[in-house]
Amino acid sequence: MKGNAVLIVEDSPMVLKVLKHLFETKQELSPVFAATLSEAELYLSKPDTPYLVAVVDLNLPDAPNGEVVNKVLAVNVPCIVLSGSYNDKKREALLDKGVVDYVLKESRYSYEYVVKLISRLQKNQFIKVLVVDDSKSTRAFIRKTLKQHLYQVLEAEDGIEALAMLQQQPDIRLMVVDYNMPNMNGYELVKNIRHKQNNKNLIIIGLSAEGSGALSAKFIKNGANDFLRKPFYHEELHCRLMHNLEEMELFEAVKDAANRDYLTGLFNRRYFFQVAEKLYENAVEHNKPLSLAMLDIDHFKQINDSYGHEVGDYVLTKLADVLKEKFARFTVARLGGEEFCVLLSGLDIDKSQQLLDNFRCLVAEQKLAIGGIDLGITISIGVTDNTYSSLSDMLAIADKCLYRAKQAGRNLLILD
Ligand SMILES: Nc1nc2c(ncn2[C@@H]2O[C@H](COP(=O)(O)OP(=O)(O)OP(=O)(O)O)[C@@H](O)[C@H]2O)c(=O)[nH]1
Repeated sequence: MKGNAVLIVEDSPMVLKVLKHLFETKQELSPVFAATLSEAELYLSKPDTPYLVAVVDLNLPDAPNGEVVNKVLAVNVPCIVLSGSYNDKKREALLDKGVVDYVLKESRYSYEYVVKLISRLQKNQFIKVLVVDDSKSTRAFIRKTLKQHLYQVLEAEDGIEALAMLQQQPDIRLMVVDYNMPNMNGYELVKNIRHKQNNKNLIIIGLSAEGSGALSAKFIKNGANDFLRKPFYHEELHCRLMHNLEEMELFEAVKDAANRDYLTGLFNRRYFFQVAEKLYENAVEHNKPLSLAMLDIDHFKQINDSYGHEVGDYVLTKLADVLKEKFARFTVARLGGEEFCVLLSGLDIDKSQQLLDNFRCLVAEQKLAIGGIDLGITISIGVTDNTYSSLSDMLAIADKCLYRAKQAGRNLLILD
């Protein structure tokens, strides 16, 4: 992985000002700035900083003809070129040389595009792409093109090998699939992935040397997200990949938001049941330990009444943050109001009880500082590790234990 350092080589104070401002909104990136080629060379010579990308101006005081590009590419750092003037030939030559993109310094939007592209490159490092083509040279060309944009690249010679790789590595997010292959062609492969295996969480780009529009339609009808005809220009492949990835990420963000409680970011009740049912069935089938805990803040109404709803919300989010941290391996949800639930799978009850009771003590000891007030809260917990006849039954019993903890004076854990 290349980390998050970005080298900007630019001598124009105006451009620097805009870029610095834009990078302030991207805390996950760490930019360094050089105004000349010699300054940039100093940065690039430091072996301890693997730059994610360099953004370079073609016209520098000590390098007026784009010399900086070769220096950056020579040390295997992806390069985005900023240019004051547009030239088709120069652009094509630079892209062929291996730069990620050639961006014209036109307006604020150009710089926003550069920062967006850098974020894309950062994310690409975690994206596995499987290239399926029987031609070794085509695979090599696509691999090189994808590597320029920092994707993790895997290769398969035909559909059968591709299916085996998908089985072994279910985290493959993207496939570039040729049509004409022995054993299983691209079209059969797409059909197999979409219809037989019902795998929808994968972007598939179809490829073919054959010119018929009917073939691209066939690819798309059977579930490919997009289609390219060979030979294609590398930039076209990148545009299509980026477009499809952005769409998928947006869809995943919407899906994730629908599964989470808006205030705390924990899973909501509906999604909790979806996940928990699977864990429950697995535990029952394989006789694995499973415990379920219901947690509730004591006298929470008093906090709202004394300090207001905003403080109440703050307490809920703080408690949720500690829950997320302490039970990161487990399934945690806000079931509603001041009621939380933790499903601990694979842990025997002694350990679960210990973990939960430690958490109860931690909450009781911690003071939440809000606007000068040191606010202390306690929680009550009900737990069961008996799977009974359904997950709902487990929840009802844990809830009864919680009620008993409240009756017994609160700040307690009661085990079924
Ligand atoms: N601030 C805030 N309050 C909430 C939210 N959801 C529910 N509540 C409040 O949570 C309180 C729950 O109060 P009760 O059910 O009476 O329980 P309690 O005061 O915690 O008392 P015990 O559970 O018996 O210890 C109510 O005052 C609700 O208005 C929320 O999202 N934000």
